[in-house]
Amino acid sequence: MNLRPLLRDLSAILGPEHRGALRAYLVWATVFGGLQGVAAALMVPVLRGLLAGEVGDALSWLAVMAVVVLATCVANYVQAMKGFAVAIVALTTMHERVGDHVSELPVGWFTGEKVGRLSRIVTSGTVMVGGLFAHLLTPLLAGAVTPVAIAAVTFFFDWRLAVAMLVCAPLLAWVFSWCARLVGRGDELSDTAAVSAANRVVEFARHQRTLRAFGRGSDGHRPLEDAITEQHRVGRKALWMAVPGILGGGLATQFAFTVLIVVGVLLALGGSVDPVALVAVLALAARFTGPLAELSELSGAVRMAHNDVRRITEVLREEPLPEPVATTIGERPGEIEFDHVDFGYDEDRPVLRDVTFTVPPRTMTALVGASGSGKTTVTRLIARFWDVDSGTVRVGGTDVRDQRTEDLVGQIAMVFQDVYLFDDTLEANILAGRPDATTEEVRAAGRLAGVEEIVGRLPDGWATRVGEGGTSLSGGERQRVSIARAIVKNAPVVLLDEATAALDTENERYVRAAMRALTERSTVLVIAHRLPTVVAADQIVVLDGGAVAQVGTHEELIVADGRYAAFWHERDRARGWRLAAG
Ligand SMILES: Nc1ncnc2c1ncn2[C@@H]1O[C@H](COP(=O)(O)OP(=O)(O)OP(=O)(O)O)[C@@H](O)[C@H]1O
Repeated sequence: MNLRPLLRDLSAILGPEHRGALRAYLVWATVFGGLQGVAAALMVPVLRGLLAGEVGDALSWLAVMAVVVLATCVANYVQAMKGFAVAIVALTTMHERVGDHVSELPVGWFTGEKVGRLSRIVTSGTVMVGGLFAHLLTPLLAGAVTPVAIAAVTFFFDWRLAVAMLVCAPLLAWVFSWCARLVGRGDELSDTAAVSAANRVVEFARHQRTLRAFGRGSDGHRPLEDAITEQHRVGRKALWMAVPGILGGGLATQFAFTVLIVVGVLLALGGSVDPVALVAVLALAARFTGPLAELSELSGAVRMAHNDVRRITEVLREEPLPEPVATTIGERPGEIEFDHVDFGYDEDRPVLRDVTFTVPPRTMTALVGASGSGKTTVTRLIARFWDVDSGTVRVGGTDVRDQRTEDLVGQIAMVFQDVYLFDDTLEANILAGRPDATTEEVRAAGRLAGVEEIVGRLPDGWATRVGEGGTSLSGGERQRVSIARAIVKNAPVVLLDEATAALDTENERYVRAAMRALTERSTVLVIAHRLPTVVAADQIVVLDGGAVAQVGTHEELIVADGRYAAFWHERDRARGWRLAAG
């Protein structure tokens, strides 16, 4: 079994600073395996001396054996301690390394499948890496090195037996590797099914409200049932694949043992080994195949562990968005500029085509267009959730790719439609916009966005917890908190996805006032769904099929008899456009 890929992956997980410790552990585990083999092989002269009645000779060999056994114990202790230390390092640094790495990956990486896998590797994967050092690697190395050492020492006592041992080795290696491959393939299959089932469980739990609204809360959720059935099917298949793997290793070891005994007996019958030595040889054959039997049992488990390790390193090898060493400071704070931007989430499906427009500082631009025309995508490119395929997106006069992530997001406040609030107090949720804001600033933002009015109604006031995702607030109230968060951030650029759902008059009033306040000090790009917002905008950008169809003010666009005017005149009958009057 080739251990090199596993060791390479483990080394990647530990990082360059701990590679020396891994190497030291491996050296000591190998030394331990070698000494164990030498100690076992020394049994031959000891037994031969004893059985032949040459006590003095036997005692001398016994003394040598005692020294080697002592050295074996020391090596075992050192390798165990080094393995333990490396396991601790792996456990403590792995979460950090994976966490730091994924935080630099493009947002597009976080698909449902990847998130499910990520959660699996940081839970069961971490435990497995710890266990790998504790229970698998040492017996595996010893299982491989000990028989080799036994064979090497046997050369000094009987070269024919040593040759028989060495002939068995490649056969055993091939069988073990075949068995491990079978077990590993089964494990890969069941892992994919397990990730899919775990994703469906999360979906089932998360979207209970929607499912119940359609009467599917208690009588099951078809995709979940299918995923669980598939997981059971694949689990059974993996088990059947593992059976020949497990049996094959054991059989091969027994075969090697039989070969050694037959060779020993033939040598004794031929008179080249005396019957006394034969007893020692048989004992050695048992010692030779013992570690191999263990190796065969472990090879499948190691392959499964390697699958887990590989999944972790695959995440660590994902390319992060390239970051500049330092941010180039732009000369036009607050300005947003799209310069001939082409972009698609998938290579073969363009979403934005040659998009060019500028949002001057401290003005409000309304982005309008049919569903799927690319409005949300425009805002995602400004925050550099993805990189453009060609062209340039500039914020503050500088290409977003020439700005460090923290500098770029520091300039931008985002208000999404599906507002997510943390399971914390109202005050803490607003403070999340700028953790060093003062209480007065939080309260002032809350007043402007209408959060103060919510606070007045709640028994615990500002200290009221909002529940996971903000579920104890209404949709309109959540949006008010999220706007307050953006106000307190005081960012030069605000990206706002206006609510499509009708807000009650009170929510509407607060949202409008807050938007006015935001426009006074920031550049606001709003995905507009409401006519008052569009009419009040300094500029309207009309997107059509991913391209800019028109740019202008409401009056200009009404006069220019184009896409916007057509919508305006036919808005009651328009289907794709989501502008709602009032
Ligand atoms: N993460 C994604 N991966 C692949 N394709 C996507 C992704 N997000 C959006 N798209 C596709 O990109 C196109 C533009 O989507 P976008 O969300 O930008 O449109 P939109 O104008 O904001 O639509 P809506 O008003 O319905 O929100 C759509 O065809 C959509 O299916």
